[in-house]
Amino acid sequence: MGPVVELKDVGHAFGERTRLFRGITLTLLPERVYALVGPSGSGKSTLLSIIAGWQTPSEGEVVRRGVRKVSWVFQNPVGVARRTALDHVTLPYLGQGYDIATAERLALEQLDRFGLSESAGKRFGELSGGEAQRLMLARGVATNADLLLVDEPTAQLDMRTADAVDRYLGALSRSGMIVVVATHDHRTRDAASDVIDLERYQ
Ligand SMILES: Nc1ncnc2c1ncn2[C@@H]1O[C@H](COP(=O)(O)OP(=O)(O)OP(=O)(O)O)[C@@H](O)[C@H]1O
Repeated sequence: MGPVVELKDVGHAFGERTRLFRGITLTLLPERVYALVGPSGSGKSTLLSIIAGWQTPSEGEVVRRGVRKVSWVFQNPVGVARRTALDHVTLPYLGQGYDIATAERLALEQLDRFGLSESAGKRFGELSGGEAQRLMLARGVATNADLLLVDEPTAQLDMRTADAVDRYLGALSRSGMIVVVATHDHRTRDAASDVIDLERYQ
C-alpha cells in the first residue's frame, strides 16, 4: 500500500487571537496533487508545516502511514550558481546510491518532464526565474520522498501559463508521491486534482 496522510479534525491557532482554521478532515493519497488555497495569512504555510510534521496542530491529529521521507520545495529557488541544472537533479539520485551514469539518466528524465531538457547544461546562475522554479520541482521529485510539500511554485510569471501549469502538475502527479502545493495561482487551483480551500475551514 502507498503512503497515506490523514488529517482528523485539524485546527490551528496561535494564542487566543490568531485562529487560522479548524475542522479539517481529509485523507491525502499519492498520485494526486492537492492545491492548498486561501487568502494571504489564512494559514497555508502553517498547514504545510503541520502536514510535514514540523508543527503540531493545536487541535486534532495528523496520521502519516508509510511516509518515510518528506521533501519540501521552497518558494525561492536555491542552488549552486556554478553547477548545472543537471547537477542539481543528479545529486539526490547519487544520494540514493545510484552510480553516476544512472543518476544522470534519471535526472535527465526528470528534467524532461518539467520541460528543462534544453536547459540541462545551463549553470544555475544562468537560468530564468521560471526555469529555476521548475528545476526545484524536478529536484524535489528526484528526492524520492513519499510526501512532497511545495510552497508557491508559480511566483514567476512564466510558470503561470496554462501549458506550464499543466506540465508541472502532470509531472508532479506522475511522481507517485503525495503532493500538496500551497498557491495563490488560480490556474493551479483549476488544474489540480483536488483543492483544499482554507476559506471553508474558518
Ligand atoms: N509562530 C507564529 N506565531 C504567531 N503567529 C504566527 C506564527 N506563524 C504564523 N503566524 C501568523 O499566522 C497567519 C498565517 O500565516 P501563514 O504563513 O501560515 O499564512 P499563508 O496563508 O501561508 O500566507 P501567505 O499566503 O501570505 O504566505 C499569519 O497572520 C501569520 O502572521
